[in-house]
Amino acid sequence: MNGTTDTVPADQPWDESHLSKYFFHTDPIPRLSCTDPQALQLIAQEKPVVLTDTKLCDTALKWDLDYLAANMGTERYMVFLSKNHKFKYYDEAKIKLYKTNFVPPTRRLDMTFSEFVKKLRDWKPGDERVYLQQGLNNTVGQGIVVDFLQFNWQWLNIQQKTNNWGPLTSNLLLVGMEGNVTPVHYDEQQNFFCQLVGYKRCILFAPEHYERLYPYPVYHPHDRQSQVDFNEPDLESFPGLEGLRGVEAVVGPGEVLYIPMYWWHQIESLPCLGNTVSVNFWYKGGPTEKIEYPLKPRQKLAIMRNVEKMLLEALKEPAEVGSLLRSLVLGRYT
Ligand SMILES: CC1(C)c2ccccc2-c2ccc(C[C@@H](CC(=O)O)C(=O)C(=O)O)cc21
Ligand SMILES: [Zn+2]
Repeated sequence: MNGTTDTVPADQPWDESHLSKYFFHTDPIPRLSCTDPQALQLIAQEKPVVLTDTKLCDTALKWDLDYLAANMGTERYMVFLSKNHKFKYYDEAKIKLYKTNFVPPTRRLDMTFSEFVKKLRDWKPGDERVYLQQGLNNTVGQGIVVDFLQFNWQWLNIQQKTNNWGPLTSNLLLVGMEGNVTPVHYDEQQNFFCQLVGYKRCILFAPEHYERLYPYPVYHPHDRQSQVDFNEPDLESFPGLEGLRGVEAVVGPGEVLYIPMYWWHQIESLPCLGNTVSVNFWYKGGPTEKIEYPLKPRQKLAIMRNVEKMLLEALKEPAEVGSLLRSLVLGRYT
């Protein structure tokens, strides 16, 4: 935005009124052509960038609800339901491990795409919100497969090779309601996030903000999620929030956001602009290149995760991990 004279470009159907006001400052994520050497440099440096012209998923720009309902086949797909606008991820496998009475914030229901569309279209205030999240695999219909095979795989493979990434692990198809929010978390994979239908606000924070975002313990079902509620920041419990500073962009149809591995991100389907459809491309990180000092923040994050896992393995009891770590540092590592 260049000062007050900034006019909203004609093809931009959203404005500031669609963006919740948060307590932290953000700067814009650069929006560049995928032919711009600076864009490729940002990806190589593991920094976020919005690529405006990759044509990566142009065959999927037509994936609106009717097209998907007609082509997704008759399988049942994973749908999450939430009593509020937040869809906080949790790992079911860790629930039994974590002895406290963990209350899942969302519930999962498998349903056909047509049932999902009906739920979306019949939705009224007070109903649970829905978010379909389904890996693009051999359960989807022929039409979807044909579109998928025509993605710009040549461009993707070049990125994967030049940046020494590991294999593509999955493509998630995401169909969400306007206003849905995926709260701030990080993933351990490189991510090309493609927006197909509707608009999503993507707020990102670098891995070095680890101390400001207070992730849950590794063994908690909400591993990799922040304990902080951006709608009600608790500065007493989380004083590090003071200096939190992020970057953000709103991505629209045809745009691809590179979300580097370990970067925190919160993703919001803009309110009042209709349902959203996205596809992400998750890649394993590359083999750890020669260790150079000082270590990168993401390497320290990986070390901290390993220490937590090792301690849990040794102590068996999650409740003892915190007290052992306190004994280790209090008064000794100041
Ligand atoms: C919230 C939801 C549906 C979910 C529920 C339960 C388990 C997993 C997930 C999951 C995983 C990825 C996304 C896509 C995206 C966020 C977004 O676009 O909303 C994102 O974070 C990424 O691409 O890394 C969304 C979800
Ligand atoms: Zn994510």
